[in-house]
Amino acid sequence: MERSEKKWKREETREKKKNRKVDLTLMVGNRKEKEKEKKKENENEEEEVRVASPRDVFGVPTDTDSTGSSGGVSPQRQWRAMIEALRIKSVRRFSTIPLLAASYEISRRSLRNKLARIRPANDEEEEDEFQNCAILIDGIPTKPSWRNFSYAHLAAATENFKPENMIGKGGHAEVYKGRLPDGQVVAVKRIMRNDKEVEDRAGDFLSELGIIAHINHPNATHMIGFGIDRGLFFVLEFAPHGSLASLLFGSSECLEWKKRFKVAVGVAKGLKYLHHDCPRRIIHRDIKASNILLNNNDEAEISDFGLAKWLPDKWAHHVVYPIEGTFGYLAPEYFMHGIVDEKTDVFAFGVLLLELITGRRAVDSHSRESLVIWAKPLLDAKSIKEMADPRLQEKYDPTEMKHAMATASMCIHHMSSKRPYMNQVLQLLKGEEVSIELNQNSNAPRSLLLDACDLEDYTCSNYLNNINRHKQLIME
Ligand SMILES: Nc1ncnc2c1ncn2[C@@H]1O[C@H](COP(=O)(O)OP(=O)(O)OP(=O)(O)O)[C@@H](O)[C@H]1O
Repeated sequence: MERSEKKWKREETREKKKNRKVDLTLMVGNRKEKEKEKKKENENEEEEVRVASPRDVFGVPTDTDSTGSSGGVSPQRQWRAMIEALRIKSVRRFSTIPLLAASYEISRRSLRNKLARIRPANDEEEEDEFQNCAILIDGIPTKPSWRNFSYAHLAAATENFKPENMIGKGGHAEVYKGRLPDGQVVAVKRIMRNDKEVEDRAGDFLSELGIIAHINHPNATHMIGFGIDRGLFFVLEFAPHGSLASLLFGSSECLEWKKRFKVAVGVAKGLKYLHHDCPRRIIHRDIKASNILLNNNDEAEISDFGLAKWLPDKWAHHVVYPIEGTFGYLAPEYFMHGIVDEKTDVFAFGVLLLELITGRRAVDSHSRESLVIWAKPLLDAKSIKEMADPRLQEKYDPTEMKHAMATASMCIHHMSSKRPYMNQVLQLLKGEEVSIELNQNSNAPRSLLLDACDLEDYTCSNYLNNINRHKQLIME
């Protein structure tokens, strides 16, 4: 125990030293320039990020609103501030990982290239020119499809953000149903002002934009465009059935088992894509029922990439602080030590499976009891009848239910190395056998920190103590 703690400390110190080096190499070159810019920006500091268009910086034609207003602040400066914010934010976000500089540069360059070729909304005369202009995403020529919406267009689509059109609200955003002039129904996600600095908000926005734009899978949300004029907006494909949380917990109708199992398989496919098949490995970090949307065909779509992180192949994990996410879905190594890798999402997926099986929330709203704690003994005893949602009235396929329970049980294992990867989860849901012993990513070196976590005498009961301790901290 003592030895493993020493190992962690040694590794943490080593990582901190490396990060300091990375930060310095990135910062020093531009320090003087940045100081000058900062001075100028402070003179014009605004509460809201108002950006007219990227034309001047990136040579993209403008889609101005009827007022053409940019709040009197030069669009060049605003764009520079946003890109700069992304840079600073990226350094901060990924600063615990040595390869940061390279990966950050790649994402920033590709984001800038993508932004430079965005098709302006409603700008039909420009259409031909943009149709001929292919962008390279990971070396593959791709037809640009995002649209840059002006505030006027978004206000028109949502009837001036009419309260009746609000379809959802999370911790960071309000989401409105809207209709574009061509009749397409969309979801407009408006990032709310919160206690964050304006440049942090812009950095978070660009980070989320960079990740959503990278993703292309039927089980992940699809972005139509964005808005950076008088606020920060994502324009997303509208999911007509809303979130899994509203269907499972907020409706008097019982969500039938067939649909629940389809959602489970859909989310598993989406996560497998993010972890294994996407050009870059992405960890979502906030898998939960309110972030799973259901489209026209009741197909699940993973949404809300606000906390998502890139994880380069050669890195075993990130160590992050502060711990963000949703209580009830957090893996023990994450909430205890800030360790983030694929298994963080696998744990959250296990909790989501438990919600689908039982119809109970990850944390009971009255007793505040954790679903994981409630379910563990029943999973061990394989008590299907006691676990299954009573509202289903035993109308479920017993084989699927058995596979779902077995999969959930493995996903919520307190030791991350004993949890399956998402490609194995898909096999488990089909009832196939999977070997979980020493389950680790063969490309990434296993880190001392994770080894130490697993070496720790981490029994199920001290896991339960930890989760309870965490619960108390949250509720204090
Ligand atoms: N494309 C969409 N179609 C339909 N409804 C949506 C869509 N996107 C979001 N919503 C609704 O809005 C809610 C809030 O959205 P979202 O989770 O993206 O906001 P957030 O502030 O980032 O949330 P969080 O608190 O998890 O950070 C969702 O739970 C869902 O009900």
